[in-house]
Amino acid sequence: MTFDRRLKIAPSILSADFAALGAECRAVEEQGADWVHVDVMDGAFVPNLTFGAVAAKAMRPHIRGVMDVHLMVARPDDWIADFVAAGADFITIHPESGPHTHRTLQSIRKAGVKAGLALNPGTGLDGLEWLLDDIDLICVMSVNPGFGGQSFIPSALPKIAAIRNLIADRPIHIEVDGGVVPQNAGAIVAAGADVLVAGSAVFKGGSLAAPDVYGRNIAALRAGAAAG
Ligand SMILES: O=C(CO)[C@H](O)[C@H](O)COP(=O)(O)O
Ligand SMILES: [Fe+2]
Repeated sequence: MTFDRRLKIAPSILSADFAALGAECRAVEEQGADWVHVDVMDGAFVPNLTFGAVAAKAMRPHIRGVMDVHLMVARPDDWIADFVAAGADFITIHPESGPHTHRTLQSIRKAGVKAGLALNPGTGLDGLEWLLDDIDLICVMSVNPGFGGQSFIPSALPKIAAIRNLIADRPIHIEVDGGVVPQNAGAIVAAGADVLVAGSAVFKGGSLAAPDVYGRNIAALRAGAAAG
């Protein structure tokens, strides 16, 4: 498969109606989402709890395209097999969450799934060059992980640019996660990102009864990205 460098909008299911996750996945895809971003929080690595692989597996048949799993859990090695079996296309881990980042990334890829590395706002790029052959995606966290609806941390912008410079034309996605809104989408894409995760900015004002609002919100993010 050729590497897709075009802009992708990935709604974060964290801001969806948790009583209707399958329908919410279908709704955002029908309204123009490229990927669906699935935030897994364990109440230990981050101070919030969402769901595990059982719920992700239940969502899978409702996602036609890419299921992008963001693992905010302690000891991700314990859970990778379950999320592979759940049908994840990408599994992204945090380097602080386990002792052997390189091995964990390799085990994701060995299972036939694309491997991502998420960098918290306070995490630098030290050692990243030694992982480039083993990753398909770098997720620049532009909020501290754990909650939706937080404000974008501006230091993410020079970090995205530094990562873009480091990876050059390697087939690695740069995803940005947290506080993405139409007003900052242009600067984020100009800095070098190609995947915009957005929870509040996509689900705001909409519902399963009014899914066209999701479509308008996604279109506003694309327009903001193009204007940058
Ligand atoms: O990983 C996350 C938080 O840890 C979410 O993906 C992120 O916060 C998206 O939500 P919002 O767009 O509302 O900031
Ligand atoms: Fe996320």
